[in-house]
Amino acid sequence: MNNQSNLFDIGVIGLGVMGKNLALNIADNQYRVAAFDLDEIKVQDTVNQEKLERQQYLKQITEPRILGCNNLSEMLSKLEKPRVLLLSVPAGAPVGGACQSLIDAGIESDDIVIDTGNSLWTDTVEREQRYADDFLFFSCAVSGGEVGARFGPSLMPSGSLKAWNRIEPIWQAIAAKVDAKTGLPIERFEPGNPVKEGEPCTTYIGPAGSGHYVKMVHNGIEYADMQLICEAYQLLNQGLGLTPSEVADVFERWDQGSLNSYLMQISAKVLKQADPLTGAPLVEMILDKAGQKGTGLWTAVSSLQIGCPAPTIAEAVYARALSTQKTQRQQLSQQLSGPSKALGNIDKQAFIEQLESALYCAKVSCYAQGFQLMAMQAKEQGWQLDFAEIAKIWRAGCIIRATFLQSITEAYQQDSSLENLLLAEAFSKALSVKQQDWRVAVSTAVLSGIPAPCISSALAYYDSYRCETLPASLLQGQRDFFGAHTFERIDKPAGEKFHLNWSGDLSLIKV
Ligand SMILES: NC(=O)C1=CN([C@@H]2O[C@H](COP(=O)(O)OP(=O)(O)OC[C@H]3O[C@@H](n4cnc5c(N)ncnc54)[C@H](OP(=O)(O)O)[C@@H]3O)[C@@H](O)[C@H]2O)C=CC1
Ligand SMILES: O=C(CO)[C@H](O)[C@H](O)COP(=O)(O)O
Repeated sequence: MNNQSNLFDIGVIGLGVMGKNLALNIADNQYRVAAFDLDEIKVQDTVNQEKLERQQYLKQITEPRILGCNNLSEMLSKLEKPRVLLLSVPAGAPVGGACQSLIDAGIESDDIVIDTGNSLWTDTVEREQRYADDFLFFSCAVSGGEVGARFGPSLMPSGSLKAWNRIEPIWQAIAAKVDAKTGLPIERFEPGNPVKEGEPCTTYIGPAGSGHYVKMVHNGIEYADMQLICEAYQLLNQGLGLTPSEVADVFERWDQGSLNSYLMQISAKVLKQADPLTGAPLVEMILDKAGQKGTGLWTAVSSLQIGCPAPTIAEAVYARALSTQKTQRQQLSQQLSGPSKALGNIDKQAFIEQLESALYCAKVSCYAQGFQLMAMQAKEQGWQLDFAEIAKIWRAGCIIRATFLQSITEAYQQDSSLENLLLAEAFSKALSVKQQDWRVAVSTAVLSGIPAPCISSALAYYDSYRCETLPASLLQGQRDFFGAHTFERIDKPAGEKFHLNWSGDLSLIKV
């Protein structure tokens, strides 16, 4: 890398929101980039942007750092061998399409192709095998959106260690950075002047598919975290009658404390924004139908398949789905009865503080769900995931970045085999102090008719884990009654199965 020849260090394929910005980030870190997109306007746009930034910020550099290519054969001819190619195309069929085009263009078996999109992790496992004779298929999930890609994303690489050893220096250079002492992001959004100091937010995650799985769960947590903030907004707005701008003020205050996060900050910015067309708060003009591209759904599906409770993540996916049924909601809002939604004569300041505690507790609960899910899948797949390292690389660059992740890092550094974050003393103590406020927030939402599916499902998760005895004993009785499905007894060794002769003499049979 950083070669002395006229050849380029890395090829970037797909120059949309992420690819263009990753290419500019790589160029800022002194690697020379060959760039290609099916859309030649995007190639030209990337080349022009590099030129503009170079002329504005890096006057001493005269040679273009990004070369626009007309096709993949041209790109391959311009790259140092063995070649490194970064794919930033939409997940699904386009990844396979780009890989096949690279084979057709003459890619060689020791070249490396890195899928940086939000691919389904099982597709990644399958692709590594499928292309084994054609090239080294590697994957690196990326989080951080447009700005992260440009100035430092969180990177979750997985697959062949040979490929990782080759690309690691580039990845460390382009990743977001964290101050090792404080755990806080070191941010600078200046073209030509990337952050070089601090700990890079990238670590080798494990075998093929593991990085995409970890990114998928990151997105599941992202869905839940976003929905929690939205529920707090509805409670403050419809419940307490605060304007969007007043809610933004509350969020800005919360951002100074344990709820500090990028999502809290951008939510305050969205709520403060006026609509350029009408002057009304923009949030009141945006249609309340949420989109989704699939990663939250995959997380919920995976949790169901593996039997790991992640109800708050699943509720966040359902909340988006329900939001899209606007016509039904309009009809039922006239038809179904319930309270008025206004919280009436309550101590507003006290409620805001209770809600802050509730949000903190619900957030711990949904991170506990996400980390437990990764742990269960890792066990199933034989991956050795390092959860302290995973929490570390989420402290900056990614969408769920928050100071809170420093506490998660410390919890896993103290006990790397922690089965559930709720067991970590720092969190269990904080939850014990705040849980009563959480209950007030949930019951207030329920009694006022304001839906808070994630805040309340997170509490049910917490309370379920607090229950030494659950009514699953009755459930086992029901199953045995109608289907002779058998049950274990509390006074007999695990694994011994019994059936009661419900339709006959009610005798107990050891099966
Ligand atoms: N946007 C975001 O915030 C984030 C996105 N991601 C993931 O990163 C990936 C890229 O996302 P994003 O940049 O937003 O997507 P975009 O749609 O903005 O860009 C993808 C680009 O790839 C091009 N493309 C598609 N197929 C090929 C091909 N065979 N050869 C060359 N170019 C091709 C598309 O061209 P055309 O439009 O002409 O088809 C398009 O310009 C996705 O998997 C996404 O889920 C990950 C993290 C954050
Ligand atoms: O991966 C991301 C951030 O981490 C993307 O922003 C993701 O595409 C957002 O997902 P959705 O469109 O489903 O909200």
